[in-house]
Amino acid sequence: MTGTVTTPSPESSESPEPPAFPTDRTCPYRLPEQYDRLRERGSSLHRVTLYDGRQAWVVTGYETARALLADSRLSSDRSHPDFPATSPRVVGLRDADPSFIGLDPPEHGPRRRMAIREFTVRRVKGMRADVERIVHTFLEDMIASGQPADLVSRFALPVPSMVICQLLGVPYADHDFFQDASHRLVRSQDAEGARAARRDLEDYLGGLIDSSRREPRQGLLATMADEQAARGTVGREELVATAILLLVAGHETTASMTSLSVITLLDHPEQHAALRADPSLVPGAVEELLRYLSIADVVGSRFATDDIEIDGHRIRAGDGVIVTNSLANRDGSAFEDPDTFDVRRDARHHLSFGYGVHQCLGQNLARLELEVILTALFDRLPTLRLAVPVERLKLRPGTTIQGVDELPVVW
Ligand code: HEM
Repeated sequence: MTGTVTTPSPESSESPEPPAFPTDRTCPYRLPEQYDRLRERGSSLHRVTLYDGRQAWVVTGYETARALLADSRLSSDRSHPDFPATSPRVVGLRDADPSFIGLDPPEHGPRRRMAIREFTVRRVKGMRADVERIVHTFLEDMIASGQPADLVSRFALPVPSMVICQLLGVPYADHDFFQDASHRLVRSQDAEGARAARRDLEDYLGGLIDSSRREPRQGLLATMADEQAARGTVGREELVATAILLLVAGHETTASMTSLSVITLLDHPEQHAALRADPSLVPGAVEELLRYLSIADVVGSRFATDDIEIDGHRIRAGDGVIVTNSLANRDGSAFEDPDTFDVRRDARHHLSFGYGVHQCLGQNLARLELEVILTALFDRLPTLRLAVPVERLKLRPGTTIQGVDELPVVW
């Protein structure tokens, strides 16, 4: 050992062994303890260790998260070996034809624009009556099925499934098949399971797209297939990849938000009462629930294509960067008293739908669905409560969209 002394970088003065990331929640709405420890370190970027032993950066500061999500030196290309894998599932899907969530500009924009027209504020507003009808139908079916009922399978999952089916032109009658395949795709803990689920969805949606060329169909898939036939700009594989993204993102996320929102409101009776007393609070409460629950907290993964200097740190080309919105959404400089759930706060600037070019395409639809769902559920079932203590609920692993697979309720 020579006498040279190196000045420790902010990271090396932390723990010598970067902590594991992501980790599982033990409460549906509280962050894992390990995340709290990262927050306590006071920096906006931290080194963590992924499941495969590789290290990556995790972003905990709100402004840093926004800056990085808008930085073109970070890539979303999931097929690249530098893309940080938060689980074997991500590796399993590396060779799959990418949907536009995994493309960078300039390829990303044209593919996103193929789908965007169905998700504008105006188009989504026009869907309100349909969404209300679907919500009330499944709510009455759940009530008729008797109690206790599983809120997930009876209500939280079927509602967004049927909505996205109508929008895409996918037959809802096939819901057993595609809900199962989607579950496997987003939750598989192994690479082969994820690949098999992906193949099943490719066969199914590819078949629907091909048949829409023979027999005219309603919905976005048929429109995209027609345009593809007319202009020939997009290949069949790209169309199928887009269809998978929309179908899976369209129902898994809203279903999770529904179940976790119900748990959170029932566990905060004074907030629940405020909402019931004043329905005009519902849109704001949806934003606060999105912030507080941050269900899609590992989807903002990227890798650096160039060196980036930020907040006194150097992210080197090839480094993985995980912009986890759960931590950015609990940054006290952006949200006062961030660990308090408050339906009256203005939480609209949360990052739960991401930020930058990949900001969630379905956010207007998700907001509408959640507003209608929460209003109808608590109006129709004012005495709704969990049939088991919160601690007994089995939470999904931290590597997937946060949620529960079952939620027994009574009323
Ligand atoms: C509460 C529900 C939802 C949450 C929390 C959520 C969250 C997110 C987040 C964080 C991203 C950004 C990913 C990134 O930066 O790489 C995203 C992208 C996306 N979401 Fe959502 N989402 C929700 C509902 C939906 C719905 C209902 C759809 C409808 C199809 C949808 C479709 C998409 C698509 C297509 C993208 C990719 C956008 C792009 O790459 O340009 N999402 N979502």
